[in-house]
Amino acid sequence: EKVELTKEQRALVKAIVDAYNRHQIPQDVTKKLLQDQYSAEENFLLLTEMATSQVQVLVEFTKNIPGFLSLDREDQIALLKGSAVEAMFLRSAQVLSKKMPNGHTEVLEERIRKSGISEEFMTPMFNFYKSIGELHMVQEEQALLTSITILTPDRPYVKDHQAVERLQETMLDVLRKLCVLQHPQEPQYFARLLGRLTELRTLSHHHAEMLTSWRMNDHKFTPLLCEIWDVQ
Ligand SMILES: CC(C)c1onc(-c2c(Cl)cccc2Cl)c1COc1ccc2c(ccn2Cc2cccc(C(=O)O)c2)c1
Repeated sequence: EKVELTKEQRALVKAIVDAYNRHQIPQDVTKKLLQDQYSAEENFLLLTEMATSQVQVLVEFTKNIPGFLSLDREDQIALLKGSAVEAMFLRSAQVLSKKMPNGHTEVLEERIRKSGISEEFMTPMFNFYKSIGELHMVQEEQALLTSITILTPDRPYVKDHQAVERLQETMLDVLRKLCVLQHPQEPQYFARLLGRLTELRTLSHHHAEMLTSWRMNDHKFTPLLCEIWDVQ
């Protein structure tokens, strides 16, 4: 039967894509990627600044997900804390694979490779970046996949599981239809997208160990990152 989005679903996609495009890391932050020198210390500081900026962008985007602000306040915090790393891996993958302007991508990749992350985490991280790049997601799919990641009901400390599940299911229904419309020759495309969410969980576990090893080498994070990642 013919797959098409309802009026409500089209409005939902528009709201999410507008929010996704409106919230980008400011140019002055990304511009720094090209300027400063290349020591592991300098790279860590730059990435810390970008991560902090990315969290601020993420909070603004999340507030614009239809229905999010109607959730229980404490659940909103639990969802943000529980999904921040995954949303940032997704965002960094989307940014790195879409080839940022004037060589940012190579520089950014280089700085991540030389920021004190051990090889055992570097390989899965860049495999993930490659697998996201191969999907050639359109912005609707990127924005919806990020919303679905944020609206994961089984994060720690979420009380009203059902309310989050209802919101996530609404997003999943729209994404499934969009995938059929956008990739008619690839019936498995939607399943492939969801497979990336599983990979994100693994990366999130690796990230906890990355944080520990940075902290053991006496690296400092910003107050916002300490709060969202429960460190220090
Ligand atoms: C604290 C810091 C060292 C850190 O800890 N874990 C990670 C970390 C790492 Cl090392 C990888 C993935 C996720 C995290 Cl949290 C990081 C570095 O975090 C980031 C955060 C965002 C990143 C990057 C790289 C790219 N982006 C996204 C990006 C870049 C430029 C523009 C825009 C935009 O939205 O316009 C977005 C790194």
